[in-house]
Amino acid sequence: MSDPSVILQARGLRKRYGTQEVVRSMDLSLRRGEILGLLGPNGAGKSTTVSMIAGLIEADGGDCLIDGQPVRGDADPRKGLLGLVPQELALHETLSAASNLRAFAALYGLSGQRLAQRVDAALDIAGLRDRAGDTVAEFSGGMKRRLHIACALLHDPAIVILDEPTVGVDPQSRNAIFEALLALRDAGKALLYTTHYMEEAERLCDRLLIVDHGQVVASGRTRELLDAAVLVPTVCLELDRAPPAGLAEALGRLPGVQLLAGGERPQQLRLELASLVQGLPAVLQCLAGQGLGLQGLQTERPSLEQLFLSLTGRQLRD
Ligand SMILES: Nc1ncnc2c1ncn2[C@@H]1O[C@H](COP(=O)(O)OP(=O)(O)OP(=O)(O)O)[C@@H](O)[C@H]1O
Repeated sequence: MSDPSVILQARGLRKRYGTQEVVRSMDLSLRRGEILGLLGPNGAGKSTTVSMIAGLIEADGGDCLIDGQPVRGDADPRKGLLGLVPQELALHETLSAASNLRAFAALYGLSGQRLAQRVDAALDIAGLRDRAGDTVAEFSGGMKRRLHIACALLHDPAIVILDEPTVGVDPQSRNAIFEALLALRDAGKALLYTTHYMEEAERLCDRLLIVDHGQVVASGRTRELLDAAVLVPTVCLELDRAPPAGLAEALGRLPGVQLLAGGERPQQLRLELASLVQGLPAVLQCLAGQGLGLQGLQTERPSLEQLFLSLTGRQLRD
């Protein structure tokens, strides 16, 4: 018997453009009250997958089920349970936030009191109630993104599909978006969320499908995937001057220490340390031995590349 908590299922979705198999055979199950992340690099096939699920792109194969029943075309009433937040903004710049929401609400067939209620709720979700009458052209990128997301929620969908909704968003708006999405999850909505940011996946998603080349390469509960992965800490050191010629060699001789490229300035060093506790004192001692002072030290979050390598044994891009 099918799991009644699963509201959306995709089975064997496939899509090819010319000779390129963009989505190879995608299976996923999304439950009520969870955020499922599709995490993968640019071009992995995330947008194509969610666009097929939302019915924007026709699949070459496979099917989608909502509440255990296959979705049959755009006229299927179960499609009304879906809300899609596409990557591209679709707002009328010359209209106010409220007018944009009213226009979208009318498209969803809302009218009268229900329309007014849902527009108010959407303004709250977007955190834009006090800017309801202002023209969208005056909004920051983050405010536009928040309004864009709210437009997809007007018909109060049970399933919300978000395709990289924080692209170009300032940290404050990003936090506001995260809070709003977590509140939707806690209210029992099912969210499918695509991203290429590890940090977002970690903070937001209950479960993850890690995708590359149109396929799922690892999946599981976010916490368990991260715990299972051997994620080597990276530290960025800010020296008081550019390092002398022999420093790289001296650091390279330390066990479990690897010098990485990518410091923004000559006096910055990026190092991978197999163990922070053992590696860091050895590095600091080595710097002191060369008469170098330290002006700053930061640890970097593990990257998607590291997670991918650890879980699959492969580089992100072969
Ligand atoms: N309409 C199209 N015609 C031809 N190729 C396409 C089309 N749409 C997508 N592709 C290709 O399919 C692959 C997957 O694209 P897709 O947008 O699904 O990836 P993604 O994981 O969402 O990446 P991004 O985060 O960059 O959007 C890419 O190589 C892309 O160039």
